[in-house]
Amino acid sequence: MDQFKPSRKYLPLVLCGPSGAGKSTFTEHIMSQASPFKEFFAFSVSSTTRQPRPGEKDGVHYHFNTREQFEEEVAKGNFLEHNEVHGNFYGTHKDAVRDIIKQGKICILDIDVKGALDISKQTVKEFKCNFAFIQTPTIDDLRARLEARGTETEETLAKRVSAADKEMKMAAECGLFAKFLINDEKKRFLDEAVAYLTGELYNLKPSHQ
Ligand SMILES: Nc1ncnc2c1ncn2[C@@H]1O[C@H](COP(=O)(O)OP(=O)(O)OP(=O)(O)O)[C@@H](O)[C@H]1O
Repeated sequence: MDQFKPSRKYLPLVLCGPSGAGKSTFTEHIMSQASPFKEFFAFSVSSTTRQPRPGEKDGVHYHFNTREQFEEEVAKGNFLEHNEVHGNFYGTHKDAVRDIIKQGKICILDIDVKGALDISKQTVKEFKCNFAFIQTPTIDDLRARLEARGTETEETLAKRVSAADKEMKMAAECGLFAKFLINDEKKRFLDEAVAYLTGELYNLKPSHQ
C-alpha cells in the first residue's frame, strides 16, 4: 500500500555542489521508479531567459521567459534567487517552490552557493529551507568525473574546475550547510545521502512498492 503522506512540515531542500559532484546522480536516484522515497520529492523547475534547446519543454525543463517577463517578476520580488550567467538570467520563481510545498512534497532546488545564500536571507517563513552540499573527495576526482561524463570541452572543463574550487571554499566558510556529503564511491555515497535525508533530516517512512 502507498504510505506517502503529504505534509506541510517538509522544508525544501537546497542542494549545492560543484558541477560534476553528483547532484543529478543523487536526485535521479531518490526520485527513480525503484526508490521507495520517490513520492516524497519533487524537483523545482527553474526559470530562464535562454532559448530552449531541441527537445526542451516549457514548464518541464525550464520555465522559458522573455527578458522583459523575467525582469518584471524580479521587480515584483517573485524570485527567491536569480543570477545572470553568460548573458542569460536563471532563477527560482517563488511559485515553482510554492506549488511543490502545496503538494506536501519536499522541493529539491539545485542551485549554486550564491543562490543558496540569497535564499537563506529570506525572512519569510514559507521559504525556510534545509541546505546540503555535495562534493568529490578531491578536485582531481571532479575533473575525472566531468571528463568521463563527456559533456565538456577543454575550455568548459577548465572553467568548471576553477569554479568548483571557489564554490567549495565559499561553502566551507559560509556556515550555511548542515551537511557535506562526499561522493567517493557511488553506492556508498548514495546510501549515505538517502540515509541522511530520509532519517535525520526528514524522518520519512518508505512507501511499499
Ligand atoms: N561516485 C561516483 N563515481 C564515479 N562517477 C560518478 C560518481 N558519482 C557520479 N558520477 C558520474 O559523474 C558525472 C557527474 O555527476 P552529475 O552529473 O550527477 O553531477 P552534477 O553535480 O549534477 O553536475 P551538474 O551541476 O554539471 O549538472 C556523471 O557522469 C555521473 O554519472
